[in-house]
Amino acid sequence: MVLGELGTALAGALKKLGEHTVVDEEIMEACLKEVTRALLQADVNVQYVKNIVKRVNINELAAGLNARKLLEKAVFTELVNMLEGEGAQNAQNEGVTTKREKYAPKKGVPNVVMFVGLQGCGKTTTCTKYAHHYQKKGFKPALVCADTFRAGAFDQLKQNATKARIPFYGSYTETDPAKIASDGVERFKAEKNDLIIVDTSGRHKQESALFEEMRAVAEAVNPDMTIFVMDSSIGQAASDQAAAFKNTVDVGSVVVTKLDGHAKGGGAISAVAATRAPIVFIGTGEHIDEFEAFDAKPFVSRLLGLGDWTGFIDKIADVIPADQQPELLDKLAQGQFTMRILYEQFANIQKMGPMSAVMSMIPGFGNDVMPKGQEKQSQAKIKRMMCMMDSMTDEELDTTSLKLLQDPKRMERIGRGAGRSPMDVVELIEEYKRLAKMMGKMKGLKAPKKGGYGQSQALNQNLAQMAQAIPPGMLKQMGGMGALQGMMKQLEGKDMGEMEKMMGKMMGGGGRR
Ligand SMILES: Nc1nc2c(ncn2[C@@H]2O[C@H](COP(=O)(O)OP(=O)(O)OP(=O)(O)O)[C@@H](O)[C@H]2O)c(=O)[nH]1
Repeated sequence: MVLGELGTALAGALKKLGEHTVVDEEIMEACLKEVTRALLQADVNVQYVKNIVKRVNINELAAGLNARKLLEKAVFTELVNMLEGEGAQNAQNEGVTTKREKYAPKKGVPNVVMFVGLQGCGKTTTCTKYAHHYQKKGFKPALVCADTFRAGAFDQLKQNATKARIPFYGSYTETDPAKIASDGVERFKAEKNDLIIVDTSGRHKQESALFEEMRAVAEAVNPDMTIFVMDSSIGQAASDQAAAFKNTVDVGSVVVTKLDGHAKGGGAISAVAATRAPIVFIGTGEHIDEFEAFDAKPFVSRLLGLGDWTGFIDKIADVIPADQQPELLDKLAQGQFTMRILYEQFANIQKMGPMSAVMSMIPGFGNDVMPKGQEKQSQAKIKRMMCMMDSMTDEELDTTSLKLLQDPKRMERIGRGAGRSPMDVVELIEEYKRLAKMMGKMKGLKAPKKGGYGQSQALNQNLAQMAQAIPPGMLKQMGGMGALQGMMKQLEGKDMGEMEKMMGKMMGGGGRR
């Protein structure tokens, strides 16, 4: 069962519970059984599962508490405890219970980060994903390939690095990994790169040669952080592997990969949590963007289909340059939704990475709303439309006049320029019309100026208007007005501009399905 399926199973069991007007002990027991089965199938340690069952006090139901909320809270709390390492003592009979701070590189100083792990765990892929993640945050990363064990490792790193436009260092002739590592690190320090990532060799299994090599490379480059990369498919066995690596080099962080496709994801994450080495990122696919910072609460929230607004908003803030935000806001407030804006939003959506990952952050949008299969089609459709917009003139891009856009001669020319049929242009214009209509409902939305009146007050004033702008089906899926209000709360302290863009994204999201 992949982790997404675990989430769907848990959310399904909780939803079923919510359908009963009166929940008695029998119904609750049946639901608990379903939850337990789903967790055990995902290889979650049986002790944690028992704790969840213990936490649910069926007597509280008699006090009139909402059964779904009760169980939801118990599952949420126990899963978060499990992932944050609390309760590890119970589950693994280990003595340590203090939390460790998560490592994050600091800007402006050379941070050296070494990656270790078994062969095929996804180390090289993860190095590039890690570099790309921090590149987007303004770091100047560089990659060093100190893997002299696997033929082709340097070529793979070179290929990944080139694609992501990240400088790299390696050698086809030098056989000493420690020498390559120290030469590479020195070079990038001199070139003022502030995040120097060292990829080391892997082996099929934990063996002394691998550990010796890891120690030698660590000695040569003196890393600020050593990250252990682990394939989630090994499930609970992850505990022994993480411990073995931790005992050899000073592993300070863990990245768990391939959480998109393996039955034992839950087990792997819980087992690593029990070793007290913080999970900093998770890999959720082969693509460079399929990589997420790991934080227990939002992770569990998404797993249970409760969404993660904060992650969603951060993701949007990540891709929309701050200087574009006020301008876009002004245009939307004036009702000026043009093809150019649509184009820019499509480009932003593409930068956000896989749509299913983004959608899962929206409360109520499980994996079922944007199935993996459809994602490719949606992305292809966006590309097709952007391609047609590329053959539009400035006048066409900046107009709000449908008359101008629907001029048959223009439509034919646009289609021809992009190698598409006039029908495809019609489809683009229909999509634009649909979105422009929705955006029209955002017209006049109040954006509080900094130092102006209370932000949350303004947000509440806009609530009804926003609810109107969201297609009814989508609002229901989001959890209705209550969920919108909850979102408002989370947004306090955030910029109003982000909020509006988020709404725009959601509408765009609806249009691509
Ligand atoms: N589905 C999925 N595949 C992944 C993920 N991360 C890496 N992979 C794939 O796993 C395979 C092995 O990844 P590599 O990065 O080559 O592994 P490695 O650990 O560097 O291997 P060595 O260099 O031999 O030690 C590749 O096909 C990757 O595309 C992930 O999060 N999800």
